[in-house]
Amino acid sequence: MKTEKHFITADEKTETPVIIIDHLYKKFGKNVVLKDFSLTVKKEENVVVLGKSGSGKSVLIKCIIGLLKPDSGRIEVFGKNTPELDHDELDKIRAKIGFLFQGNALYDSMTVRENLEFPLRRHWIDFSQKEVDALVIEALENVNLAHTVDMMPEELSGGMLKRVALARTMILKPDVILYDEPTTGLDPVTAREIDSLILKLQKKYHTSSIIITHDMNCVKNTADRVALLLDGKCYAQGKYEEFEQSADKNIKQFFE
Ligand SMILES: Nc1ncnc2c1ncn2[C@@H]1O[C@H](COP(=O)(O)OP(=O)(O)OP(=O)(O)O)[C@@H](O)[C@H]1O
Repeated sequence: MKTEKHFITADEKTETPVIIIDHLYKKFGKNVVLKDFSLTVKKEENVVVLGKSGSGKSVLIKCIIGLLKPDSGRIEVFGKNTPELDHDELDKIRAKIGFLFQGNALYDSMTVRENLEFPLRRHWIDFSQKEVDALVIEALENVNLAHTVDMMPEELSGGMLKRVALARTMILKPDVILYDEPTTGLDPVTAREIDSLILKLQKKYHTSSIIITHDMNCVKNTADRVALLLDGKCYAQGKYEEFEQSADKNIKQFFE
């Protein structure tokens, strides 16, 4: 396992980084949430960010997609420092980043089809109706829910809603997906289905992901690498097995 003291090994440097978070600081008043946080996510890699409630995981994600401006530090996504980008440039980057919200963020008054069409229209990409229809069906087939295309969200179970939300996240075939607690509130069987979908989509579309979760089964199933956010820093990072076997008390508490 690596600590922040020896972050990037020679071996890692040879692989393409998609996201580089470098010495990031973010505070709200006197509350310093991110304090010299650094993390790199490589192509086709799933990195799980573990951290206690209130440790700053959501703040980190919001900084990555430009919803919050860090006080200092760099966040390079596809080679661009996102905190420095103007609105239009940020919008272009965001079109390549999918975000799966914890609460799914589907529109209750829209059908599944309309919910899935939404990102296609929002990012001002000129698709014909035929292309839109094909993308909607492809996205739903990826999550085995093509039959729900004309249903309303209220007709779907919690697990189905999560899968529809994932289909919507994937519809623009993003290079990066940020998952905020993807399995929280789901029963164990449905949660494991979501884990499998995360892996399936990673392989099919070669996506890189940051996954925020407290669900250690989700960590075990999806993480290529785990990073622990503690006291505003990347306290430790390594393979799931290294975390599981660690004697460090700050790490052990996630397995109790
Ligand atoms: N917009 C904001 N203004 C002021 N403080 C904020 C804001 N957003 C987050 N914070 C503070 O930043 C800290 C980290 O919050 P954050 O939501 O990132 O935690 P988290 O690790 O995602 O927690 P959880 O696992 O409970 O979702 C908290 O102390 C929170 O109060």
